[in-house]
Order: sequence, then C-alpha cells, then structure tokens
Amino acid sequence: MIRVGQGFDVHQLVEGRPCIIGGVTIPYEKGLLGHSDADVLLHAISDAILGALGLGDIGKHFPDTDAAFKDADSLLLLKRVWELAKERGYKLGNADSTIIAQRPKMLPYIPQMAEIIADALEADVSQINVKATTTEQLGFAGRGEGIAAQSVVLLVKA
Ligand SMILES: Nc1ccn([C@@H]2O[C@H](COP(=O)(O)O)[C@@H](O)[C@H]2O)c(=O)n1
Ligand SMILES: C[C@@]1(CO)OP(=O)(O)OP(=O)(O)OC[C@H]1O
Repeated sequence: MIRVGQGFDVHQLVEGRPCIIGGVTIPYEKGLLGHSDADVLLHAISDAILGALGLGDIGKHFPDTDAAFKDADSLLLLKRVWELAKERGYKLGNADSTIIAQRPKMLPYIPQMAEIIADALEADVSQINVKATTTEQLGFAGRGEGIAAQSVVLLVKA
C-alpha cells in the first residue's frame, strides 16, 4: 500500500526571532513568528505525513492554543507525527519539499536540513529532497514579509 500527502505552511518574518528552517538555525536579521519555533519546512513535512495518513493537520494534533507547544521544537513535533506513521506500519518512500523565500539563501543549509529530516523520519538522506526558490520579489515572500514551504511525502507499507 502506498499513500501520498502534501503540506503547505507560511510564517511571518519578524525581528527578534531565530530563523529556524528544516531544524537548522540560519544566520539572518529576522526570524519566523509562531506559537512554536515556527519551523515552516518541518511543519509542511508534518502536514504532508498527516495528510498521507488521513489524520488532519498539525494544528489539530498540536493546537496553538495549548501552552505545551509554546516555543515548541518542531523537530520533536515531526518525530511525534512520524510515530503515528510507524504505528500504522508505514515507512518513508520519499519526501520532496520546496522553501519559498526571497532571502536568506537556503542552498548552503540544505544538506544539513536533509540530514536532520532523514534522521527524524528514520530514512536515508537519499529519500529526502529539499529545494528553495525566490518568488522573483513578487508577493509576501518576495517582499520578505514571510517564508512558505510546501512538501509532498510518499509513505509505503510492505
Ligand atoms: N531563498 C532561496 C531562494 C533560492 N535559492 C537558490 O537559488 C536558485 C535560484 O532561485 P530562483 O528563485 O531565482 O529560481 C534556486 O534554485 C535555489 O537553488 C536559495 O538557495 N535560497
Ligand atoms: C505548530 C503550532 C503549535 O505550536 O503552532 P505554530 O508555530 O503557530 O505553527 P502553525 O503552522 O501555525 O500550526 C500549527 C500549530 O498548532
């Protein structure tokens, strides 16, 4: 059995917050605002896995009204989502994601992101692909007001 899921997330860029994307803290003058650490890429991947499982989204599992998730490490949330997949007998086929950001430059950090994501999903790094694109200065991402991420995940049950 195979199941596919997709995820999409957006967080606002503000001063005074760390810029954590794909589990990597990227040196930048602004960071992402959220109830948790606002790791937009890990949220998109979490939502893609939950979508493939037919289990809703991360807001349902980890409500932003719950103080337990204030400043939560999104890597821990992703690992909890992955437990739900494992409990149902799934392994990762592959995960492909795109970060949509005018700045900062993601390319230097992508290998580290892929290692972190592969570790969380108990997969080989070859099963994880992370890309980045600007929006050619168009829209909220292009104006540097926020960063988006989208992800597609394939789950496989033997
Ligand atoms: N925040 C970003 C955006 C893009 N990249 C890399 O640059 C390439 C060109 O981007 P375009 O939007 O002009 O197509 C893109 O393919 C990425 O490799 C990046 O590192 N960080
Ligand atoms: C992750 C959660 C939970 O702390 O909060 P945020 O960091 O605000 O992220 P969002 O992508 O809006 O969705 C899910 C939330 O419930």
